[in-house]
Amino acid sequence: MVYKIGITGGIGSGKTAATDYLANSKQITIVDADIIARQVVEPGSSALSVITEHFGIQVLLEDGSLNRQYLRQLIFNSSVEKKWLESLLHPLIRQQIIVELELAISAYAVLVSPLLFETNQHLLVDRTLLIDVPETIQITRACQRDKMSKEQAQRILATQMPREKKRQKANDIINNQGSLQQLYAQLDQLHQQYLGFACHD
Ligand SMILES: Nc1ncnc2c1ncn2[C@@H]1O[C@H](COP(=O)(O)OP(=O)(O)OP(=O)(O)O)[C@@H](O)[C@H]1O
Repeated sequence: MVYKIGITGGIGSGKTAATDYLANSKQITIVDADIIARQVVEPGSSALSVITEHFGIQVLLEDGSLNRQYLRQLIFNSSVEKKWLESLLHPLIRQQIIVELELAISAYAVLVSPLLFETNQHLLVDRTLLIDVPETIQITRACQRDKMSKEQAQRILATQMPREKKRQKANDIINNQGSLQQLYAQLDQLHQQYLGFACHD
């Protein structure tokens, strides 16, 4: 079985920048929990049928796909509905993550997930890496990237595990306050370490 690294970090921390680099420069297989989370509710999926039955047809857009914004609002206003949705989706996402990690053929594989610790997905990997930046930088970068307001970014940040708790849980930490070149240099070092772990596993 391939050696597995779990990469996490809050909104705008640099997870995508890091995994794009590992995929493109080091040919590492990336399994993206966000992509899988979207795939499990695609039109025609059993999960989307169950969600539509539960919340009503208004949870769909005209083209039959999930109206994420509406659903986000529904669960934002009800912890019961949030729990219901999570208990439906998390096992499906987890199962697909396991399948994709098993199919990986690179030197080691990476699972990237904003909720790696929150959803216990860290138990699916051998080692964890936190991409860490102060919250002020997270908010600035997320706003620049998505043109979202500072308040929106702060609201998302408030739903995520506090930075300090993630720092305690992670095996490795990259400080991504500096330039992209500095991020890549830290990844180069860790990549060498991970190759070592992978071949001794
Ligand atoms: N070291 C850096 N210097 C400058 N810009 C950076 C750096 N790291 C990331 N960025 C930029 O910050 C923004 C957020 O980074 P990225 O999309 O990689 O974060 P993310 O952790 O994947 O975020 P999310 O969970 O919100 O999707 C992007 O526009 C990215 O290009």
